[in-house]
Amino acid sequence: MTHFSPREIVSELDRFIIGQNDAKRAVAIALRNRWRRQQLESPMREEVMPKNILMIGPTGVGKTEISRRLAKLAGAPFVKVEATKFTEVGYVGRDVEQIIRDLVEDAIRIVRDKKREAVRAKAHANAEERVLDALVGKNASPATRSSFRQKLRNNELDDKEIEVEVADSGGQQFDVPGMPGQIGMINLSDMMTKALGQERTKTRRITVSQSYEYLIDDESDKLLDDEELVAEALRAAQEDGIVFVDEIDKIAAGNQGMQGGVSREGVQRDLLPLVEGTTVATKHGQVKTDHILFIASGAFHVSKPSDLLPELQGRLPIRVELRALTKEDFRRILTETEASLIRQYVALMKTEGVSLEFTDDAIDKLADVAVKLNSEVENIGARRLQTVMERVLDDISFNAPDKDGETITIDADYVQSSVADIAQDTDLSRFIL
Ligand SMILES: Nc1ncnc2c1ncn2[C@@H]1O[C@H](COP(=O)(O)OP(=O)(O)OP(=O)(O)O)[C@@H](O)[C@H]1O
Repeated sequence: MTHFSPREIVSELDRFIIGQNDAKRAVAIALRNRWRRQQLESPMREEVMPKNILMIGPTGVGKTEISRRLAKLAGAPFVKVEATKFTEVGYVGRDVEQIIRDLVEDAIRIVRDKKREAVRAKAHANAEERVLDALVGKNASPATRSSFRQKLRNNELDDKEIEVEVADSGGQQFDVPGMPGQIGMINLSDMMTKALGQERTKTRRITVSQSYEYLIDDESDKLLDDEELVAEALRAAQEDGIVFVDEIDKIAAGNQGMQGGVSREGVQRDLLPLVEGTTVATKHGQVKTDHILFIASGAFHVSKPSDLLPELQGRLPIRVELRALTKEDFRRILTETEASLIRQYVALMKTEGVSLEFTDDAIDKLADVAVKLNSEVENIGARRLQTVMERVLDDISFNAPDKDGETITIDADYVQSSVADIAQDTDLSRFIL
């Protein structure tokens, strides 16, 4: 849990997301409130419920991105679901509980990574022993072993192939029909393994340098206490979890009742207990959903937030509007964000020895084309930048390996010739951009 103040949280989010200050403020307060709650003593602590958020805004303007970055910043378990998924044929009411199960899986991933980090040094040492076993055999003399160890540490054996045995984490999960949830979640291969009383492993033939990745993970897992890991993950899901429910507007009334599957209002009714606070059984244990932060989101072009069930409206008390992005926003998204597409492409080309440069007017043109396509073809928000950039960089990406040592400058003319002409033709753009 982060100790950042709301102002610090907003400024962290500013590194990745342009504008949308109201939404950033709202999530910053929500996160800080969690920290505040955790400073409280019982019983007050149990009384304070999260103030869930409803984000209203067109597609591709940063709703998911803000939530995902917030979760990352807080090291919080995160899942995103589309509310409409539960209206599909074949879904039944209790399927919404899968959201919480997925949240627990994400929590396990986060806690495992953190714990692996803590035992990394020891795991690295154990991994080295296993690489040596694979190289010289378990019975080699101490002198041989030590000379190989030296070579290994000098990276002289990096490309040598060895055979290593690692735990096989693959395994199919089956939800037994009619028994969704805890009892139904059966990992068949786990059962077989347990029945046979043996650890499932597989042998892989890989280079020494690649083997470290597997062996360190494998050795770390042996050093981890599974029970402790699961307990911590359940706590994290329960106390720090963030659930992002997209397309909530599509299950609001105002959109007609049944459509092939479960009625929209039915889905709202199924979601309600999760948001109000219930206990969900997962294969790892029970999770109380009372303190999970829910962020619901939708464009609300057709329906309005007041078309949602009153109980659900009441559970989403914080409303924030995200605005459509302008050309200036697109410019800033391309140039100012930390992992901007421009930075990503420059970094990717650098791996091929190519220096990629964009002139100012090229960026202007890119933003221009994106705005034009959004207004003429379909408004997909900042996602448009991805399709446009991909097209502009297509040739360069393909030929980069032959251009080692060169500098390539992309200017407005280049953008014009690679996309703007297609953009003139709306029908063509629908397919290509
Ligand atoms: N304001 C912004 N600043 C920087 N990048 C943005 C912004 N808005 C969107 N993006 C980028 O556009 C992509 C899509 O954004 P995002 O997933 O947040 O859309 P959304 O608003 O949640 O839409 P939807 O409801 O359709 O999922 C992401 O890659 C994101 O990085």
